[in-house]
Amino acid sequence: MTSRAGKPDTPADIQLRDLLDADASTGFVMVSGAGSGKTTSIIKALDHLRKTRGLYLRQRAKKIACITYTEVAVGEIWGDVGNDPLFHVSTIHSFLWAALKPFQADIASWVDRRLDQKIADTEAKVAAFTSRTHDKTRVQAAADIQRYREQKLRISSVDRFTYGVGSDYPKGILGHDDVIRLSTELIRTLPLIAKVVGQRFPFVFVDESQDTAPDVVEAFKAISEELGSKFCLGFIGDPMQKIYTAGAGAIEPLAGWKTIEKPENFRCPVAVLNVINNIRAGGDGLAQTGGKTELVGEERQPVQGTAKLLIVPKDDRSGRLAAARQWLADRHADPLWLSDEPEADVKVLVIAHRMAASRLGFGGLYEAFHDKTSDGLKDGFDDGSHWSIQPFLKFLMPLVLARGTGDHFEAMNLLRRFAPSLQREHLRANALPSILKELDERVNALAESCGAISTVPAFEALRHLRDGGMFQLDDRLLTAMAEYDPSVPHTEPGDAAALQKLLHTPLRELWGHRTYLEEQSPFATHQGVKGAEFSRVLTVLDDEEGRHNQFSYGKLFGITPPSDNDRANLREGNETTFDRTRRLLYVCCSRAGKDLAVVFFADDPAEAYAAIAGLGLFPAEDIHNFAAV
Ligand SMILES: Nc1ncnc2c1ncn2[C@@H]1O[C@H](COP(=O)(O)OP(=O)(O)OP(=O)(O)O)[C@@H](O)[C@H]1O
Repeated sequence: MTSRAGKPDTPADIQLRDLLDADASTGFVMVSGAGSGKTTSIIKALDHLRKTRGLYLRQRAKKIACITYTEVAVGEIWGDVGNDPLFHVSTIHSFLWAALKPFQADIASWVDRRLDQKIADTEAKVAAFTSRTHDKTRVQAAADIQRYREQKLRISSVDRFTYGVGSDYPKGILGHDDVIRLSTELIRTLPLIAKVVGQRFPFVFVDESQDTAPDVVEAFKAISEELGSKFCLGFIGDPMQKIYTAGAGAIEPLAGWKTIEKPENFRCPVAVLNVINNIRAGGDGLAQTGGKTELVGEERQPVQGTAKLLIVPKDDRSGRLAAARQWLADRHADPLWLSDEPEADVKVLVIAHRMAASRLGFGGLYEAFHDKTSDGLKDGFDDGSHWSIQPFLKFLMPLVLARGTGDHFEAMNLLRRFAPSLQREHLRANALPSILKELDERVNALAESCGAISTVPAFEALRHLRDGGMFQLDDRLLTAMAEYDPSVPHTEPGDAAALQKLLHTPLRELWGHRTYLEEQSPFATHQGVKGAEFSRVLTVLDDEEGRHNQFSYGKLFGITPPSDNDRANLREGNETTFDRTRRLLYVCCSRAGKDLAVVFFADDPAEAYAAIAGLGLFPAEDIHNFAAV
């Protein structure tokens, strides 16, 4: 175990250890704010269990599961626990698949039911067609039903289902969404499965629990209810940092569970801690204590830091942003505010990717995915997880890069991992050398035509992947490709149009998007910085840029009046725009380990200044109206 396990104990760590030592414990919910060291607490708990129960669990081939949100976090925790196989550290998808994959017969019958459901859903859609329904839509629906029926016949010959990027039932591949859907359903409806999973993983910790899907939370609770004190389940999270609409938020403890509070903040200096406590005061009111300290001589002293709120007019956004950075550099005598180099540790947090998108050359693609599309599509695009862009991000671009640098090993790895033509079932019937030769030619063609400045439409690249058996495309993408017509530009809004627009998009835009996602620019989005920490944080608040009616800083600051919908939500106790915006602001501001600047783009800076100053979020002397400077 690394130094994290050796960090000083907080009262929460001691409480958690006592709970883990008590054989009658069934579960806990740990609620703790930003920078409170949640990961440290988890590592300490894992370390404790290894010492107290490691031998017992190992002898019985049982594991302690630690589930977290991103692959990066998984890697960090793995490093901290020294890759000890006593632990199963993974994202939720990988965990659920690892737990469920032994139940192949149940999975096969779930897939069969799922296809029945798809047929029924499409038939219901057909029944609702009117005389205005396009012929193309009718033909597509009929083809879908036919395809599902054929798939139903073919799945009986699947030997084994596996977990892949996009579902392809006849080939036995289940995608992310299906893995979650099937595992939560099977755990909840089949007590035997719940029992076996819980017996194999008698301790399960779920980090970032606020963004875990409610179905997943319910599935884990079902295991807890089935096994009682033979299973210990812990949710560790912060409801104030819930970012995804589909997240569970605060987790309701089951009877007998303990709630553990962790009020310290180790990350933020005094000035920033005051601001985030003020923001949170309007939410659940949790106030954090402590703050970042540093050794001065022999003594640990609080770090003061800075927190500024700059109100700027909405005219020239890029120019204003540059001016704000210049002002901060001068004001704090800190030229690093102007640097885009990673070492400067400056992060510019933009509400939506729009500003970054136009700067990095993927404005068109960004618009396509944000033009009256569903939250799932927007969020999936914004964090790169959407099935429609995964073939590029996970496969095509890494492959082109690997070929470009002559890294044959990596190129082969990618092909082995993703190319259906190299999968075992396919190989039996075909000669490997000829497949490899064809793949090699196809990779060369990709490398030549699909590089970072390529104007080739995404459709052509996908067709190349599909026809060459290089990557298993999601069914929904294949359907969209069947409808693609290069001579018909799409301007209408919505999800279906977004897919068509994607197919028309030149690859260079997808490369721009990748630069952004890979954090190769100083920009990041508010949503994308969960869990991260930077010395200098510049948070841009721009309602217009966001165009996301889920968030409104104008409303949060009392400048824009609430809509009828907001009022209704408030009355009915539903989640409101205010709640969501407050949480986002909290997440962003709490990333700062040294200096924080919030830049608010205002229609009327004087009016905004008066409204914001009255809220008391920032000390009056730290609020600056740039229009008046
Ligand atoms: N017990 C501790 N004593 C001293 N420092 C600590 C302790 N626990 C964590 N820290 C430090 O506090 C900082 C924040 O920790 P960490 O990122 O784990 O917090 P977190 O709760 O996951 O934050 P967030 O919810 O904001 O993502 C890190 O720099 C970490 O090294």
